[in-house]
Amino acid sequence: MSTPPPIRTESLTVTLGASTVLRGVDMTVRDGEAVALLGANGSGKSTLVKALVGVVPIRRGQAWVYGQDVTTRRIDFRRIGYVPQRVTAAAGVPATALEVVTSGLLSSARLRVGRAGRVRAMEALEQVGLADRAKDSVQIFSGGQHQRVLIARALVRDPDLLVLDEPLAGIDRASKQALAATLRGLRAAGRTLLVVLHEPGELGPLIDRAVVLRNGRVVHDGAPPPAVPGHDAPGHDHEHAHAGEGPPDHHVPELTVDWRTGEEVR
Ligand SMILES: Nc1ncnc2c1ncn2[C@@H]1O[C@H](COP(=O)(O)OP(=O)(O)OP(=O)(O)O)[C@@H](O)[C@H]1O
Repeated sequence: MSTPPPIRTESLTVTLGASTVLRGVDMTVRDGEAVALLGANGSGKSTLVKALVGVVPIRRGQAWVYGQDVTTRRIDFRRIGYVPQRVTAAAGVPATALEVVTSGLLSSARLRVGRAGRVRAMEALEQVGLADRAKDSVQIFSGGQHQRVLIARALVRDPDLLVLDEPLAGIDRASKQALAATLRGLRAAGRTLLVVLHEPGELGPLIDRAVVLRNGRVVHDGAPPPAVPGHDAPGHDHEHAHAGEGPPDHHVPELTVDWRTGEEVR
């Protein structure tokens, strides 16, 4: 019997308040893939990842993480690292980067972290290039450094699947590059990545496949936008290569929608 994929959804429908935010989403993320979730503001990207980690309820359809039905709330969170959108590691609490990362090892069944845990936390900080800042208070960190601390916190359990919601948003160029290097390393080590993005930017080269949402529906599932160096640089004219110019080794449908809006390209 084949092993279940890291993520699978079938006709996934989510209603929040009065609005139906996801409308029958079918998506699979296979082992070792790096998938970008793209689409305009409000298209439902964050809601989709929140549904996958059990933060928002599923109205209709189903979602499985490593074969586990997420509605049963028995997801094995040791296998998943999730970094939500735009949160800071500090939230007014005076903690060092090492303490924040170490807290990723805590659970209701594990309230103390021993020496091995602290070593593991240092390794996770090393992975995001912040080992030298381990003892610093996160209150003095930049937005990008916060993001890296939170990614280290997600990595400390050595998850097989990492779900990142807009990891590049509002962070400085050096942090973007450090993050891209971290994610390249994880992908090379066979980890699975699902990343919500506004712009492929620095992460473009490591994306295998793009899923584009529009109004809560999948309008493209296939070739990623072509990698354009410096795409998010100020003044970039947003010219893109056309269908057929994508990476040759991906047997996936060509991108026929604008990945920023989900609208069809004519
Ligand atoms: N708790 C909520 N109650 C009602 N509507 C909500 C709630 N959370 C999100 N929405 C709505 O759902 C839609 C999708 O939001 P979501 O955050 O998933 O979009 P997104 O594609 O991630 O957007 P962005 O790129 O701006 O982060 C939006 O119209 C939003 O206003």
